[in-house]
Amino acid sequence: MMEPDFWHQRWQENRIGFHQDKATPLMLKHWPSLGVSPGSRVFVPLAGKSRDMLWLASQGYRVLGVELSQLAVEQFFTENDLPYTLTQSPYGRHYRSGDIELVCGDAFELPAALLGECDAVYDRAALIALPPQMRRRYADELYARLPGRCQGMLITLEYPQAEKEGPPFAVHEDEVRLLFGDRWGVQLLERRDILAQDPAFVQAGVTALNTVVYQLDRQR
Ligand SMILES: C[S@@+](CC[C@H](N)C(=O)[O-])C[C@H]1O[C@@H](n2cnc3c(N)ncnc32)[C@H](O)[C@@H]1O
Repeated sequence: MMEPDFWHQRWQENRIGFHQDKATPLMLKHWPSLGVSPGSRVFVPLAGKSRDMLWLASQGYRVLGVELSQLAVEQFFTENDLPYTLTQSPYGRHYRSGDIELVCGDAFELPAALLGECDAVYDRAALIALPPQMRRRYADELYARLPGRCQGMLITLEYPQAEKEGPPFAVHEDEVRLLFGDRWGVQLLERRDILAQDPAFVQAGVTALNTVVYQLDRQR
C-alpha cells in the first residue's frame, strides 16, 4: 500500500529516483498549447520538489502544490534559494514564496474551496504514483473538486505491469479514459517510447515503456 509512511521513508532515505534536476521536457513542449492564461492558478498534486513548479511560476502562473513530505517541501525552497513564509491551516502547513504556495499535507484532505480556485492542474508522476484503488479516489474525490473549465496536463507511463512492480504504476489509456472521461475531455497529445532512456526498467526486464501526455478539459 502507498500509505504516507511509504513516502516519508522514501524521502528520509533519499530514494527519490522520480525527481528530475530540470523541468520535464514534455511539459515544456506541450504546456503552451493548452493556452492557460498567465495569472492562472495551477494546481500541482503530489508535487515532491519538482522543478516544474519553478518553470510554471516563471511563465507567470500562480502555483499551488501539495506534498506529504515536509523534507520534500523544505528541500524545494532551500535548494532553489527561495525564502518562504509559513502559515498553518486545518489541512497543513503552507509555505509561500512569490507565486508559489506549497501545502505540506495530504492531497485528499484539501477542501473544495481551495481547489475550486484553481484554473489548471499539472500531473506528472502523481496519478502513476498511486495504486489502482487510490487512483479511483484521486479522480473521483480530488479532481472532482476542481472547477468547471479547469484545464490540465497529465503525464503517464505505460508498460506491461506484470513485468515490474510499481510505483511508478502503468496507467494505460483505457484507464485514463475510465477515470476522467465522465468529467473531463481527454485528448492524447503524444505517446513516446522511452525504454532506451530508462536503464532501471531495462534492467528489470521490462520489454516496453512509453510515456503519454494528455490534455484534460473539465466539462461543466
Ligand atoms: C513519485 S513522487 C512525484 C513528485 C513530483 N510530482 C515529481 O514529478 O517529481 C510522488 C510524491 O507524492 C507524494 N504523495 C504521496 N501521496 C500523497 C498525498 N496523499 N498527498 C500529498 N502528497 C503525496 C510523495 O511524498 C511523493 O513526493
